[in-house]
Amino acid sequence: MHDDMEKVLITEEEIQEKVDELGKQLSEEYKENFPLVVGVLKGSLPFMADLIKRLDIHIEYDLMDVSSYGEQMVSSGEVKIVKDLNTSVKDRDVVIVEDIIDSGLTLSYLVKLFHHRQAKSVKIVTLLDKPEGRNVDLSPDVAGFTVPDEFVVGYGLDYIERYRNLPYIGVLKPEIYEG
Ligand SMILES: O=P(O)(O)OC[C@H]1O[C@H](OP(=O)(O)OP(=O)(O)O)[C@H](O)[C@@H]1O
Ligand code: HPA
Ligand SMILES: [Mg+2]
Repeated sequence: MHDDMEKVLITEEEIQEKVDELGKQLSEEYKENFPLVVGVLKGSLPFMADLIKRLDIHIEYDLMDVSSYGEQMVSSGEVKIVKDLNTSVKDRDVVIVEDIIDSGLTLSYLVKLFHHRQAKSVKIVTLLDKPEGRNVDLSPDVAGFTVPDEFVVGYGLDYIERYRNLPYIGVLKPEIYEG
């Protein structure tokens, strides 16, 4: 475990087992649809990379970069598109892949945007769900784990851009935030 970490909430093995299970579930659900799988940068990158390798069906994938936290630990409330998709979502079955749903603002923005762009269907797959963080009414269609109302890092999730590369999810020691 990294020195800055207070505790590990979800181990690498638990994540990989869950990704396997979600991959099987989505492969079954979307085998006839040629879905467009949309990874939301930067946080979803490790989950997205692992998940798409577990889909044994035809898919197309694309990436979108949106940001609402900047360097803060609470959402700014404003979702910014840093990089848009290169692919049209019109008439497509879209699967949005996220690392976490916290306030729900990022996902509610993206779901509305893709409906506005006339996607045929939009589903949300998130590795982590933090229901106590919610500011808007939104639930994922598929969630890997529920996490408590704590700031978590690792496996794509950052604190001031650090810790995204860790293969597990954990909580930092309080002095890391204070210092
Ligand atoms: O439900 P919400 O409160 O909107 O929070 C979830 C979003 O916030 C984080 O992204 P962030 O904006 O920090 O960008 P990043 O992925 O580049 O770290 C995370 O990766 C989700 O996309
Ligand atoms: O708990 C979190 N950790 C890291 N990034 C986040 N973005 C929303 N919630 C979180
Ligand atoms: Mg972030």
